Amino acid sequence: MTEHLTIVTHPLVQHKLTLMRDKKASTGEFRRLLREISQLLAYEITRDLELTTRGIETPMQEMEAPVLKGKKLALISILRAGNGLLDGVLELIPSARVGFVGLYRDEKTLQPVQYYFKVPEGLEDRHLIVVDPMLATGNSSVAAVDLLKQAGANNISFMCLLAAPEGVARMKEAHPDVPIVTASLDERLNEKGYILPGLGDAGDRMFGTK
Ligand SMILES: O=P(O)(O)OC[C@H]1O[C@H](OP(=O)(O)OP(=O)(O)O)[C@H](O)[C@@H]1O
Ligand SMILES: O=c1cc[nH]c(=O)[nH]1
Ligand SMILES: [Mg+2]
Repeated sequence: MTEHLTIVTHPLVQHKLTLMRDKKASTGEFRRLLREISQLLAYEITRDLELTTRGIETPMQEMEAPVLKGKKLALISILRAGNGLLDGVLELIPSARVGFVGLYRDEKTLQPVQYYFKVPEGLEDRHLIVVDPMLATGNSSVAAVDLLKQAGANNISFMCLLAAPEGVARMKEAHPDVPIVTASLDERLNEKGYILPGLGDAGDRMFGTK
């Protein structure tokens, strides 16, 4: 993937995203749609995975058929909302290792507060796909990528549902080597750091906590 930002404009993604943005969507609908979109975003973020071939026999003849090269993948969820993307991607890549970075945004300072960090061993040899539905100021995702790089990672992609221009710029400045895949580049942040038009607080909508 050479582009720093890829917006997945596929009609199914855009339709489902609109249903999610609607404040009338129930917690259950929101969660189901996020899971469905996560698989469509995964299709895009994994398009450069390396292939090799394996000899198999179809009912008709032998062939050398493509299979994933098996370069080690790890999915990293930024808690809590990242888990809404994680499950769907894991269904597509069931053998992936999984790590968690626990961060919440201080409502006043908009700075991330870390409360958890648990990742698979050997990060230096893995391709990491970091998932979090919201890239707002970018403070959380930049902090998560900082922590992962400090732990040895050097091959990281970032998947989100919505990105604000401010967050994309911040990530590009801090981590120009980390490509971003998103369903939408929204307009801007409001004075409280929420994405506009956005969809509100992803974690609260997904888990019904507000
Ligand atoms: O780009 P930023 O300005 O840092 O904002 C984005 C972060 O905010 C949300 O998490 P939140 O702090 O609400 O935690 P939660 O997932 O537990 O709800 C979201 O899931 C991101 O992690
Ligand atoms: O709009 C926003 C910004 C940060 N986190 C969210 O969940 N939503
Ligand atoms: Mg939240």
